[in-house]
Amino acid sequence: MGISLGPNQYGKAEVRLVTVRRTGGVHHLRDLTVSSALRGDLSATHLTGDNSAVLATDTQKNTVYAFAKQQDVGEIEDFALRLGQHFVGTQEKITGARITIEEQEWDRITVDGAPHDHSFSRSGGERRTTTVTVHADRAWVVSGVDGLTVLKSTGSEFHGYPKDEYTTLVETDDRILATAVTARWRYEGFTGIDWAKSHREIRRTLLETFATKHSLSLQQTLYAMGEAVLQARPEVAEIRFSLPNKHHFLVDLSPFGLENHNEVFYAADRPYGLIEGTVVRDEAEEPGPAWTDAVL
Ligand SMILES: O=c1[nH]c(=O)c2[nH]c(=O)[nH]c2[nH]1
Repeated sequence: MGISLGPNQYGKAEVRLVTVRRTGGVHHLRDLTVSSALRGDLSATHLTGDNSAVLATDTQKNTVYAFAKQQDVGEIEDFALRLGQHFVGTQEKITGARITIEEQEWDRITVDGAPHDHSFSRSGGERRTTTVTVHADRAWVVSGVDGLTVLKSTGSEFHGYPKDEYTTLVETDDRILATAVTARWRYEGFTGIDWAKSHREIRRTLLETFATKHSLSLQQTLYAMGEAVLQARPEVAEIRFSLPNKHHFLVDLSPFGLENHNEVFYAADRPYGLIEGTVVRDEAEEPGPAWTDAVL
């Protein structure tokens, strides 16, 4: 009976990093969660416990903090590239690194109409994300958003679906459509891209398309958002979505002798429809490992 070690990686997950940069009396806050995963010839530690190739996950964590001190973190994509290239470049047996970073935004608190120098409030549940995979001198960048929660109170219909003996859903030509967008897009190349602008413009395109596309299904809205991003952003090869359909059900007010003209809803939190899909540019280059192994 032959048994052997299959694919493996190891690293430190979810290193919580907060930095404060000062320009005069004004503080600038960054709030990141950084995960590293290293790959290479790690058979010795698995088979015999020989750790000579194992850069400790504790050291990986320390590297995140030291790098944050030595150079301004900058865009999360650049920080992830620096970390990944460092691990691959300095550890002989480490041939690949995957760095995932989530960024939580903080808003400056307004006091007497003016932005405060050093006090912040957490802005919503939305996070900006990136996963950078480094292999030798190549790199693949997949960035995205998590928890971009949106709702439109009209401009959404759902009808024409099959009816069988278990169907109770009533067709509608006017409903609330709500979702929390998780999107991941992969970039062509990893140099010369303005990460901040790309993220800002993709986010804007997602929101504008959600708002303006008259929806006959969340699936149609998914495709429209992906198509709009690919049309607007040549640096993006492909975009993947996971969209929970946050159902808003009309409350039956007839027991109280009241009519409900799309005014009173019950916002159900589960179960939810889960609509997932990818929109791809036909001529896009082949996806790298950052995409094919990616977890959404
Ligand atoms: O946009 C929708 N897509 C579905 O597939 C679906 N299924 C469902 O019950 N409601 C909806 N809405």
